[in-house]
Amino acid sequence: MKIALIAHDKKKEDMVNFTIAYERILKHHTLFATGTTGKRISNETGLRVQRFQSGPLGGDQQIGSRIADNEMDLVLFFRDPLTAQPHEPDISALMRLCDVYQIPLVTNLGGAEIMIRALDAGFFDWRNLQ
Ligand SMILES: O=C(CO)COP(=O)(O)O
Repeated sequence: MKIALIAHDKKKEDMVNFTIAYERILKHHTLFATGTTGKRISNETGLRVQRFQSGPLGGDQQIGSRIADNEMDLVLFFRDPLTAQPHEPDISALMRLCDVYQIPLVTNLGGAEIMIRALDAGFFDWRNLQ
């Protein structure tokens, strides 16, 4: 599966810890990330991550483009709901495209915990029918 990993600044530590905890599962998938999130994951885990631009510089939009091309199967987005983001329109657009194309999206660690277990259990097989 092609998985996008995105975390706002105050959630990056959570993302790094999540990817360390589930490296065993994630290493079997193709990972993508926005710039700074991807750099942290690459530096702090053994995972290979394809990095897009940083979020404020268009990274969310690049991931949205992959979704529109049916080139992304899951988005794990650790959002910070307490800090205003300069690129909020890009974030909304990304989430909208997930809804347009029925791409599973979670926006917090709790959702990601469920999603990663579902991935490991084979619940994403339906994506191969797309
Ligand atoms: O801003 C982001 C998502 O909206 C994340 O971007 P970075 O991973 O580059 O910090």
